[in-house]
Amino acid sequence: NDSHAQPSTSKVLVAYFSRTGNTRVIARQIQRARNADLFEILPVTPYPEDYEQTVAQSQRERDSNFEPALQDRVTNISHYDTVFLGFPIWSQTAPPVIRSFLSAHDLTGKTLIPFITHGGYGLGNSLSVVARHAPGARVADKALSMEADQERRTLDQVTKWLQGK
Ligand SMILES: Cc1cc2nc3c(=O)[nH]c(=O)nc-3n(C[C@H](O)[C@H](O)[C@H](O)COP(=O)(O)O)c2cc1C
Repeated sequence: NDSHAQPSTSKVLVAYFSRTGNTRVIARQIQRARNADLFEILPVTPYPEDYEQTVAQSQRERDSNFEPALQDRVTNISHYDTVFLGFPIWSQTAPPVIRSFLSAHDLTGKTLIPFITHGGYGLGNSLSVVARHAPGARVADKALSMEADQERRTLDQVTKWLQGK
């Protein structure tokens, strides 16, 4: 179960949020390469199954600065010196749960290394949102930024195929 970092001697934590798995693949690769602990960031209330509803909700929550409640927190956050933080770009910024995660954990003195996937439109203001919500952390200047599959494009292609086009 990814949602609990198991007690271990690793000083490196990989915390991530992922809806369709693109960011999860990267999280697991970092975990293996750094022998790190893995923590999946999950909201108490899951986002809708429907893509368009999720987009609309993410925009509302961005505009109102809403921080959704988290299912779990990292219990021993003080133990880690380095936190890799992974997320997809949602509505040109970091998903609302990423702000919740940063607000819920004191990362003072830690190195914070973002890894971010997007559907082709880049990082938006996500890095400044991360920096603002982790005031005591040293945010690494070289975040990983990767273009990855977009759910919308996949859905559109499948719909066209089903319609025989
Ligand atoms: C609600 C929502 C909003 C999105 N907004 C953007 C966006 O503003 N810009 C962008 O490039 N991609 C956007 N995407 C695409 C994702 O960032 C991209 O597919 C990402 O790799 C998904 O990662 P995941 O599989 O870890 O969830 C959005 C996806 C979702 C579900």
